Amino acid sequence: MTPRWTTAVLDTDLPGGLAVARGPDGFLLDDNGPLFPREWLKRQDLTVLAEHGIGHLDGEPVYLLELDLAAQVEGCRWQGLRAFMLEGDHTLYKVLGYAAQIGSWAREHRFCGSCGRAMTQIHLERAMYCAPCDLRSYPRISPSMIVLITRGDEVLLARSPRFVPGVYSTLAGFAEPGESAEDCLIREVREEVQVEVRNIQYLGSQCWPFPHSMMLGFHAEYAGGEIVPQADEIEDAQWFNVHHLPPLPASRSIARYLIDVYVARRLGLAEPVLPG
Ligand SMILES: NC(=O)C1=CN([C@@H]2O[C@H](COP(=O)(O)OP(=O)(O)OC[C@H]3O[C@@H](n4cnc5c(N)ncnc54)[C@H](O)[C@@H]3O)[C@@H](O)[C@H]2O)C=CC1
Ligand SMILES: [Mg+2]
Ligand SMILES: [Zn+2]
Repeated sequence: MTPRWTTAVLDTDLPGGLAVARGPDGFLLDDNGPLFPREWLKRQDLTVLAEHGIGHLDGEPVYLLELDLAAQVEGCRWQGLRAFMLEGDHTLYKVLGYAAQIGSWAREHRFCGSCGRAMTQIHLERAMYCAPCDLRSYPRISPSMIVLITRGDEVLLARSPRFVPGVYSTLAGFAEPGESAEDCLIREVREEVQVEVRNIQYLGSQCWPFPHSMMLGFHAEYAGGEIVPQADEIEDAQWFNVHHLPPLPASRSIARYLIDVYVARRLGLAEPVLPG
């Protein structure tokens, strides 16, 4: 089956296609959603920082207008990416997640990080270029490990002070230079709860465009230690029985998938599918 959405670097000099507009408050939206005829969108009073051709949705070329300010457009409102993740068409969320990552990269790479001069878009390549430095800057992706630690019928879940009240999730953290995925996982678990793990198993990955994480999801068995939550980062961490779980993360997140897989295996239920 051909996928509905494929990314591509499209020529912004060509006319036509659809476009999304992204500003400080998220994406512009009307009753038909966040995709507008591109020529119409470009006639609105918007301050465009950068324009990028980002791919094809159902065969139609899609462009991104990255804006400096959230303008008022009649009949339209602004909506953050998280709201698109939580509900609505998953393919549309994938388009917007990609657009958000390209948008923040375009915004943050207008100037060369080495010499400070203005950079230019390379034709038909997703890179910004500084000729004097011969430096290319590509979109930033941050590898992050996420792990469900289990002990028989119990799973270790924690909450960050940033979470919705009551919600507990799996442990996660960004890879540092010099680490393997496993090194990072073991370090993050030690830092966040002072627990040791063994039998680390990779389950799958997911793009998490908040703002540019690539989540690598694992299962690990508890190997020792008492839970000591990391000050400031972890508000609370506990062992929960699979029959008595607290409120869990959004169903489209890999955190939720890792929990659902383990619960399904433990209870002999059908395994869930990881949303891409
Ligand atoms: N999709 C999912 O189900 C979930 C995704 N996540 C994501 O995983 C990522 C990591 O989780 P956290 O516990 O927040 O990370 P963490 O445990 O490494 O702590 C966050 C801290 O890391 C530092 N940091 C921020 N960006 C960084 C980067 N690019 N590289 C290295 N260090 C950085 C900052 O000091 C920040 O306060 C986040 O993007 C988070 O949104 C977390 C839980 C569930
Ligand atoms: Mg963390
Ligand atoms: Zn330069």
